[in-house]
Amino acid sequence: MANILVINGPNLNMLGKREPEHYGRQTLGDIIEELETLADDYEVRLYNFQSNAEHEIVERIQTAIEDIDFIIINPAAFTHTSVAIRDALSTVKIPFIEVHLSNIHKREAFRTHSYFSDLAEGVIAGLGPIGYQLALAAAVEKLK
Ligand SMILES: O=C(O)[C@@H]1C=C(O)[C@@H](O)[C@H](O)C1
Repeated sequence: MANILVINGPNLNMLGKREPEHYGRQTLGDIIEELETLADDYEVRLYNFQSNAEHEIVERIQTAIEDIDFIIINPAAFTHTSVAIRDALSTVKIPFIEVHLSNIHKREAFRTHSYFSDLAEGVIAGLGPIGYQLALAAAVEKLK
């Protein structure tokens, strides 16, 4: 059974309370609950991790080398800043899909650059929580 790790970055623990015009009103728990139902249907094992700390995300990616087949990551603000997380992904060489709830290309200029997109299998942005579900479907397809 494939192991898929979902990583969410800083401030995503505040979903539901945070700028609903950009991030909607679902909590991260709501989003993950929907993903877990889908994972059951796909017969894959889902692991979830959220942190506001860059080093914790780096370390979670490092340990993923032991048992994770695919990563779905919303690096949140670290999308635009983190060479460290980029380097961790390059080190473990686990395929990943980059997800953003909002369309980062329709927002402030600083959000239009990602340190991850050129390494990703694919990027989904602007579709809200469905973006995670689409990423899971794509991951399952790629792991066949
Ligand atoms: O759309 C999202 O999910 C991303 C989430 C964040 O927290 C922002 O810092 C990013 O710029 C966009």
